[in-house]
Amino acid sequence: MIEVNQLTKKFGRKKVLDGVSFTANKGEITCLIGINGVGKTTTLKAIMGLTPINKGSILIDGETINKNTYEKVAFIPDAITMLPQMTIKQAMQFMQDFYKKWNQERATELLTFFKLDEKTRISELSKGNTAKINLLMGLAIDVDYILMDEPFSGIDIFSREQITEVFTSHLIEDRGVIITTHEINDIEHLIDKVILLDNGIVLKEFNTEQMRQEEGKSVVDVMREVYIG
Ligand SMILES: Nc1ncnc2c1ncn2[C@@H]1O[C@H](COP(=O)(O)OP(=O)(O)OP(=O)(O)O)[C@@H](O)[C@H]1O
Repeated sequence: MIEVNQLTKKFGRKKVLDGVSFTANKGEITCLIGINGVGKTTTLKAIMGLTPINKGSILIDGETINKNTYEKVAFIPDAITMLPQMTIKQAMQFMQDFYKKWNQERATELLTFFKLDEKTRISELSKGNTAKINLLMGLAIDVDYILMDEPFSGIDIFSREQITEVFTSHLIEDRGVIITTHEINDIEHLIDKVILLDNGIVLKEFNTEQMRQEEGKSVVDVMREVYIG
């Protein structure tokens, strides 16, 4: 389980996160929802230890983040980090050299699933295909937790459908996934848990199935209630 406790983060004088707490379980997809600039990316970066925090704690399977816990988590940013002149094959080779837990079999499976050619250069990829390669780079690392920043942002419906399919496949298996988004519609049915963020705090945390069964509300219903009132 990933536990975020009372996370506070300031950039200069600006407090972006003001005591954010939530948990994300293995085997579940947890979605951090909030409008642009609410602090979703900052929260993921804090979990990865990529940005220092001012207060609070982050535990991964009960352990404060350290060298060992980094081996358990992969971060898929919203933009590709591979060099544009690299081919997909070279990018995969780079990942293999860099990560002990790189799983080439899984990478090849994803490449076939997405119908992409390993000879293509990163610079030649469309926005949708860039998102798919980004996803591949993260999912092909054998880790227990995957953090994805806006995996569906700005891509066409068919690419979205393919990515959605990956979410429900054995490629995710029993891993714990945290995704951020500000547009929920297409992925609502995939999500187990929702964290609604605003003004640096968690407005509401709920289990989607429980909410549907007990209160008959969809994620969008709850968002409307919480954000609009
Ligand atoms: N390195 C930084 N220095 C200064 N301010 C920053 C830095 N990174 C983020 N911020 C500010 O912190 C706030 C939260 O940013 P963050 O990227 O976490 O938001 P977000 O919810 O992920 O937004 P988006 O949906 O646009 O990606 C924003 O106001 C942003 O301008």
